Amino acid sequence: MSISSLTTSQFRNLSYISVNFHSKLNLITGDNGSGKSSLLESLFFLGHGKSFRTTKIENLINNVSDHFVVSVKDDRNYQLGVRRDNSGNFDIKINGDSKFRLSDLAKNIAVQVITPETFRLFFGGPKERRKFVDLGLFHVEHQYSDLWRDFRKVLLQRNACLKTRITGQQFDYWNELFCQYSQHIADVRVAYIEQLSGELNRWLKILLPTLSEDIVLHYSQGWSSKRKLIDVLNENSQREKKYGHSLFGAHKFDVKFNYKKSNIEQVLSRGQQKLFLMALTIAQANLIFNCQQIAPIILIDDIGAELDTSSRTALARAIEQLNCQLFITAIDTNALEPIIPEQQNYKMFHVEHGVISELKQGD
Ligand SMILES: Nc1ncnc2c1ncn2[C@@H]1O[C@H](COP(=O)(O)OP(=O)(O)OP(=O)(O)O)[C@@H](O)[C@H]1O
Repeated sequence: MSISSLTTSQFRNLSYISVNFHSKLNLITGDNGSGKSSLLESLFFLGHGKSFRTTKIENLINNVSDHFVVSVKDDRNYQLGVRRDNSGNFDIKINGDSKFRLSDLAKNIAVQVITPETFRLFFGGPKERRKFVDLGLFHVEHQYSDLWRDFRKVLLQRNACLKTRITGQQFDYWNELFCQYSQHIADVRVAYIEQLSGELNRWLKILLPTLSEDIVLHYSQGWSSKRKLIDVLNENSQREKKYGHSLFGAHKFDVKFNYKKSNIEQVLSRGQQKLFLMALTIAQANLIFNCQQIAPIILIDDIGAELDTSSRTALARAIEQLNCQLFITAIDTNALEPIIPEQQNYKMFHVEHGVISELKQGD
C-alpha cells in the first residue's frame, strides 16, 4: 500500500498543490524555505494528526488564510482528508465519511519521520523512544491500542488515588489491575522488541556494516525484570505517595541501544547515529509492512545533513530492498545523487516558493 496522490490547500507556504507520487521512492529538491519540509509535514499530519515541528497547529495554517486542507489517496483509491480552521475546528474525512476523530487518521497510514533534529530527540530521553516503539506496536499488534487505552485509564485512576492519598479497598482494586495490565503490556512489548531487534540487525548490516555486530538493543519494561511489579510497588509506596504518581509500571518502559557497552549516542558520530536511526525506522516500517494492513511511509528531511556520499550509497542499497514508500528531501540533486536508482523506479520533484513540479528525465 502507498500514497498515490496528495492535495494540500493553505498548508504553511503551500497555497495549493496537487501531486501524484511514486509508490516507492520520491525525491524532492528545493532551496531553503521553498516548502520541502512543509510537504513532508502535511503527510506526517495525516498519519498523526499533529506536526513533527510544532505543537501549535495554528502555525500550519497559511498566514493569509483561516484554514488548511490536506488530503491523500492511496493506491486502493482510499481517501483521507483533514481540514483545520483558525477556531480550532477539525473536519476529518475518511472515504467521504466525516464522523471521525484525529486519532482515527493514525489507523490508516503509518508515517515515520527522520529530520536533522529527530535523532537528537530520540537519544535525548525516553519519551521519543516510547513513542517510536508504541507506533510500531500500535500497527503490528492489533490488540495493543485497546490494551494501551485500558491501561491508561487504570494508570489515571491509580495516580488519582496516590495524589489524593486514597488507600484501602479502592486503591487495592486499581493497584491490582495496574499490575495485571502492566505485565500484559510488558509481555506484548517484549515479543515485539524481539522482532524489531532481529529486523534491526538485518538493516544495520547494510547501513552500518562495520558496527552492526556490536550494537545491542536493551529493553527495560518499567520495573526490574527480576521482580514482581506488586513487590516493587509495595517497597516504594512511600515514595509514590510523596510524588503522587506511579513511578514504576508499563508506562515507564524504555529501549536503549549500546555499542560495546556504551550508549550509542556517546560513541557514534552524528552521521552514524543518523544511519542507526534510519536502520531502526526501516526495520519498524518493514514489520508494519509485513502485517499488510496499512502503508508504512518514511519521510527523510534533508538527507544531505550529516551523511557523506558513502553513507548515502549504503542508504541506496537499503532502499532497494525496502518494502515501504519513501519521501526524501534535499537542497539539490547532488545530495541525492547516490540515492537515485539506475532504473527509472522513482519520481523526482522540485519545490519553489510553495509550488511543486515533477521533474521528468532530462529536466
Ligand atoms: N503558516 C505559514 N504560512 C505561510 N508561510 C509559512 C508558514 N509557516 C512557515 N512558512 C514559510 O514557509 C516556507 C517553507 O518552509 P519549509 O520549512 O517548508 O522550507 P524548506 O524547503 O524545508 O527549507 P529548508 O531547506 O531551509 O529546511 C518558509 O519560508 C517559512 O517561513
